[in-house]
Amino acid sequence: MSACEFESVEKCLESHLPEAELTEVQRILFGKETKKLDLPASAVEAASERDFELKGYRFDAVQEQLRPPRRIRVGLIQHRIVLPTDAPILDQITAMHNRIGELVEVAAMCGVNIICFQETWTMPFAFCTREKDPWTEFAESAEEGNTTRFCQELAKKYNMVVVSPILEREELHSTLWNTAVVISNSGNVLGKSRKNHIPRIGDFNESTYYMEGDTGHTVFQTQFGKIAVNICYGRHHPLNWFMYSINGAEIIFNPSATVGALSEPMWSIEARNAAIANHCFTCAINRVGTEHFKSEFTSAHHDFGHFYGSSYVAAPDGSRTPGLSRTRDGLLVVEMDLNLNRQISDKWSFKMTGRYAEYAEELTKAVRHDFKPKIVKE
Ligand SMILES: NC(=O)NCCC(=O)O
Repeated sequence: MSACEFESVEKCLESHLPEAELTEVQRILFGKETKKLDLPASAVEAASERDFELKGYRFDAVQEQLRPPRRIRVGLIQHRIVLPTDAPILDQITAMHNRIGELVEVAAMCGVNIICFQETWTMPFAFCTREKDPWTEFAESAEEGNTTRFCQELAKKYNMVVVSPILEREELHSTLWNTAVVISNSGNVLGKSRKNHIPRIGDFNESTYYMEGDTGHTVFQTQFGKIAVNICYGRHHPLNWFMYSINGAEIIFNPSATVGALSEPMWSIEARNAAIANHCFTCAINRVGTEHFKSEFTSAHHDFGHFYGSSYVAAPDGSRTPGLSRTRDGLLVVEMDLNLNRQISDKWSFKMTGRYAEYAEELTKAVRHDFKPKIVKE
């Protein structure tokens, strides 16, 4: 990774703006201020020793008369690969498990209830190469694989729901998928959500490796709230977020792998807009660093460019946390009162005022080959 990568917009604003102007700029850019969360000193110390960024924020809701608050904590983890991409596969996976183990332990110290890792977190993002060998060897069973077993142990030990996005191998049908495994805090596999939109852009040659998901827009009822997983490229599709919301998602995670030159101006907008439009919380997670590959890709590169991290959480009222850095491993701990979803829904009523039957009728016509756009001409 380049030593001079820009660290973050937030840091830059803090360093260069006078205090009064900074407050105003932050209000306009990020919405209602998210309060800093007091995290235990032991956690702060452990994060510093283990060389990762630790940040904590809180979204409050109004105290209601009839419902108690529903405060929970989510943890988002972003990280670089630990070993070079040509190290033995098992060593790479084991090193990544160890690294995540260190971060999850700190998340537990911070009282995190639901944790989500980045897209295909056990491996380099090797889909740029178009080589099958050795990358498909990273694929594992969602139910029985070593990574799921590892996450089950974490879930039980820390009483935490774990969302673990991996490259899935389904032996029965000889199929690979890009899948988020959802593990309950009991340690049981609650289910899985497969990436349902595959990118066809730049070096994101993912259709070479796995199929478009077949799990629809599943929502998982956990002890801490109803969650869903919209993997990476799915965040560009407003209807994808919407369908998870229609099925009742209160928090939608978006584990991603994306690079600066391609998507960075869109990053801070898409998940945030989804939180606003769907009266829910959204959690955008991106990996960090530059990953080098031995063989040149068809685009004549040996790396993808810089994965810019910047993981953040957005709330239904349009506010958002600052992001983690663009360059470092990090854990973002966010406390949220899920009552905010209904409070904002009652205030703005986007979901109530949507004309779904009308859209459905028009869409049904629009997807037909004999569709004629409804345009009035003079
Ligand atoms: N992993 C992935 O789907 N990346 C595609 C690029 C993007 O959506 O920014």
